[in-house]
Amino acid sequence: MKQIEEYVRSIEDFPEEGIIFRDVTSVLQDADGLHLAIDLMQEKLKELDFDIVVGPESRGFIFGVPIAYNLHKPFVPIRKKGKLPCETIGIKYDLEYGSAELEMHRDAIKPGQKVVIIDDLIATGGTNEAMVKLVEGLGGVVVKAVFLMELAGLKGRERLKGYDVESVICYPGK
Ligand SMILES: O=P(O)(O)OC[C@H]1O[C@H](OP(=O)(O)OP(=O)(O)O)[C@H](O)[C@@H]1O
Ligand SMILES: Nc1ncnc2[nH]cnc12
Repeated sequence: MKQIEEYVRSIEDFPEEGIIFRDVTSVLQDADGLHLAIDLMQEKLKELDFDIVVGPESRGFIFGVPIAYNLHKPFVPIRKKGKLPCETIGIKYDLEYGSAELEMHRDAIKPGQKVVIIDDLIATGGTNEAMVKLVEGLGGVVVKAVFLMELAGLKGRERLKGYDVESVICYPGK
């Protein structure tokens, strides 16, 4: 059986020079890789008491939904600006390359609900920090964030001090 790290393909200088792109499609397109990724992420939630899984468009959906389904929890999508049809709250944030704006439906989380954030990767931590602000803006409590991959050299964790953050694969660089 292969290790999860072996399923990730790394592409240099994509989408910009100097970026090493950790490609999740190579994990997804292998049935064993897909199983292993979801099982290992889900393991990080063992015995955790929580109400909702939240994940960002688009790669966060890929892992968030099966984990929510397996654990019989609801899934709340955080989408890029302009995609959600009902009343939203939004936030602008910076990425490893570029900037973006995320939105969430206002009625998606009730005050006091315990939220787990799921995404494929934490780089600068900008996306995750933005998600935490959206969840907390609705009165939710972020009890954990789980990532398949972490680019530790970009110090995303430092933006999430005081939160429980875990990753399955940790790359020491960026
Ligand atoms: O820690 P950060 O520096 O914020 O970067 C991590 C985020 O960047 C990627 O998403 P991206 O915004 O590229 O969108 P995508 O999932 O639609 O490709 C990735 O899936 C994370 O959500
Ligand atoms: N280096 C990287 N590889 C894959 N996805 C990313 N999202 C932000 N930085 C990334």
